[in-house]
Amino acid sequence: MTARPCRSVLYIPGSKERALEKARGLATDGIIFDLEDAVAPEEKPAARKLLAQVLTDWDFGRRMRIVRINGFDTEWGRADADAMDEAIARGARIDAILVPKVNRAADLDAVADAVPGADLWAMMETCAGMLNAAEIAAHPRLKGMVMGTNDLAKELNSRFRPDRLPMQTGLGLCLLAGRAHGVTLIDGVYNAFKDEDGLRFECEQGRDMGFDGKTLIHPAQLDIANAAFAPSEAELTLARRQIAAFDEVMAQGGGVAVVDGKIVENLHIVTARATLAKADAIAAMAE
Ligand SMILES: CC(C)(COP(=O)(O)OP(=O)(O)OC[C@H]1O[C@@H](n2cnc3c(N)ncnc32)[C@H](O)[C@@H]1OP(=O)(O)O)[C@@H](O)C(=O)NCCC(=O)NCCSC(=O)C[C@H](O)C(=O)O
Ligand SMILES: [Mg+2]
Repeated sequence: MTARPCRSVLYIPGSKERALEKARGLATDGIIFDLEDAVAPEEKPAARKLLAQVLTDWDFGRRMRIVRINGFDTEWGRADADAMDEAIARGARIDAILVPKVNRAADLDAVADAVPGADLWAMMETCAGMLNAAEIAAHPRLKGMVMGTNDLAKELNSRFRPDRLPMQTGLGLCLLAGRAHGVTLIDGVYNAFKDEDGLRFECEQGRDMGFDGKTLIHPAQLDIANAAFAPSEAELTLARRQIAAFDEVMAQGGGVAVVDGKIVENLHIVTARATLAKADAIAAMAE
C-alpha cells in the first residue's frame, strides 16, 4: 500500500489542450499525459511539443504527473523520451515516464538511460509482460505498474466479462510481483465511461484484489474511483479501535487483542496504521 494517494489516475490525450487545462481543476490523484494510443500518428509531434510546454509552465498542484511515451520500437518513442528529458532539464516536474507494452525488464533500460530524472512506470498489458512481472517489478528504476486490460484482452483473445475472470491470472501475477518489490499498482480502465454501476463494481473488485487505484478515461469516473479506493469511515473506525485495543493488551504484557470477535495481532496493526496514513494523505490532497 502506498502512502501517496493514487486512487484515480486519469488519462488525458496529450493532443487535447482543452482537456489538459480542465485537469488542473479535477479531483484526480494522478494524470497520465498520453502520447501513445490516445493520440493519432499525425498529431504525435505536436502533442509531444504541447506536453513539454504544459509540464514546464502549468501548475498541476499535488497531482502525480506521469507521461506515457510511445514504445522505443516505434518511430516516436525516442523523440518522446528526449523531449521529456529536455523538459525536466528546463524545470518541468515529471514524476514518472510510463513505458507501454513492457515485455521484459530489459525493455526499460533504454528509457531509464534516456530520462534519468524521472521514475519509470510500466504498462503491464502483454502476455509476455505478465509472465515476466517479477523481473520487471525488480527493475531498480521501476516505481509503478499500470494494467493495460484492453491490450491484454486483445492478446488473450478473451471476452470482456464483469468478473474479469480471463484477466485474473495476469492481474494476480502483477499484484504479487509489485507488492514483493514495493511498486505502486494501478488497475486498468473501464471503457464504458457512462456506466456508473459497472465502473463501481470494477473499482470495488480492483480494491478487493489489492490495487492502489484505477486508471480512468473520463472526468465523470473520478468520484466513483476516489470513493472506492479510499478507506471508508467504517474501516477508519475499526483501525482506530484495533490500535487502541492492541495498545491496551500490549500494556498488560499480551500480544493478541480481540475486536468484534476477531483476533488482532501486530500484523493487523501495521495494516491499521497504513489505513490511517492513507486517509491523512488523501486529506492532504484536498488542502
Ligand atoms: C472518451 C472521450 C473521447 C470522450 O470525450 P468527449 O466526448 O469530449 O467527452 P465529454 O464531451 O463528455 O467531455 C466533457 C468534458 O470533459 C473533458 N474531458 C473529457 N475527457 C477528458 C479527460 N480524459 N481528461 C480531462 N478532461 C476530459 C472534455 O474536454 C469536456 O470539457 P469541457 O469542454 O470543459 O466541457 C474522452 O474522454 C477521451 O479522449 N478520454 C481519454 C481516452 C484515452 O486517453 N485513451 C487512452 C487511454 S486508455 C488505454 O490506452 C488503456 C491501456 O493502454 C489498455 O491497453 O487498456
Ligand atoms: Mg494499451
